[in-house]
Amino acid sequence: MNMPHNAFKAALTAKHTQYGIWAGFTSGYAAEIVAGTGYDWMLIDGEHAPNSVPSVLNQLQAVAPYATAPVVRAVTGDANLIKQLLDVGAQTLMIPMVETAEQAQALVRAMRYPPHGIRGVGGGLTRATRWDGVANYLTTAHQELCLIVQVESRTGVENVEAIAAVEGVDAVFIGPADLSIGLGHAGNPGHPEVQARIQYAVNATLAAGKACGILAPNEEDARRYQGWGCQFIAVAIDISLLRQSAIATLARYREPAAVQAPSRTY
Ligand SMILES: O=C(O)C(=O)C[C@H](O)[C@@H](O)CO
Repeated sequence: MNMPHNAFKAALTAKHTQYGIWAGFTSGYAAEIVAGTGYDWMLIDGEHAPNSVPSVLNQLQAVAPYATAPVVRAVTGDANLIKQLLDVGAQTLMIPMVETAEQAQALVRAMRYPPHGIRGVGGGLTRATRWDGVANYLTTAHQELCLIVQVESRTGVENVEAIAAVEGVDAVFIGPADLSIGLGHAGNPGHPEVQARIQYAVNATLAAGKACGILAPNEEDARRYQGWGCQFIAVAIDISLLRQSAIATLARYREPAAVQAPSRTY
C-alpha cells in the first residue's frame, strides 16, 4: 500500500490560494458535512474545541474519502501528543503559540523518527502506517508530514524570521485573535499595530521561502491577506456559520429587539 498523499502539503506550492474552514463541532458527522462542501482544507481544532485523540481520529476517518485536506491543531506542542496525533493518521499538524526557533526545532524533532528526531515507533498498531500496510513508512513518513507553526504573540512575531527558517517547518500560520489581545487590542485585529505586525510576519515567512496562512472569517480581511501573499486562508468557522445563520433566520420572523446581536472575535 502506498503512503496516503498529503494534498495540503502538495498544494502549499500551488499558485492559487487554498481556502479553508475551521471545524469546531468535534464530531465525524459534522466534519463530513464540512468536507463535502468543497473547501481545500479544514482545521480540526484540538486547541479550542473539546477534541480528544479519539475524536480527532473519528473526524479523520469521516473526511478521508473527500478532497478537503484535514489539518489538525494540537492543544500544545507536547511530543507525546504529537506522536498520538500522527499515529492516528494526521499528516498535517498546526501547533499554537510558537515563539522561538528552538520551539520550532523541537516540534520538527517530535514529528521525525531517529536519528532525525524522537518520534516513537507505533508500527502495526497505528492507522498512520495503515496497520503496517504502508511500505517503508519509517523511512518515508516525513515526506508526507507537514508542520505548521502558529505565530500569534509579540515575541513570536519578533522571532518569525528564525522560526520560519527552521528546516522542517513547512508553514507559518498567524493567529490574529491571540496576537491582537497580546498587543493590547483585544477583539480588534484590524488595529493598525496588529495589522503592521501581521504584514511583517507574512513578509518574513515568505522571504524564508515558507508558506504563510491566516484565519480571516471576514471577507475584506481575507482578501487583504491574500493580497499580502498568504497562500492558505481559513475564511469560515463552521460553528459561527451555524450560529449566524440561526440568528439571521430567526430575525426574519421576530421583532429585531428580541433577536441576539452576534458578537465577534474578528
Ligand atoms: O489567534 C487566533 O486567531 C487563532 O489562533 C485562531 C483562534 O484560536 C480561533 O479558534 C478563533 O475562533
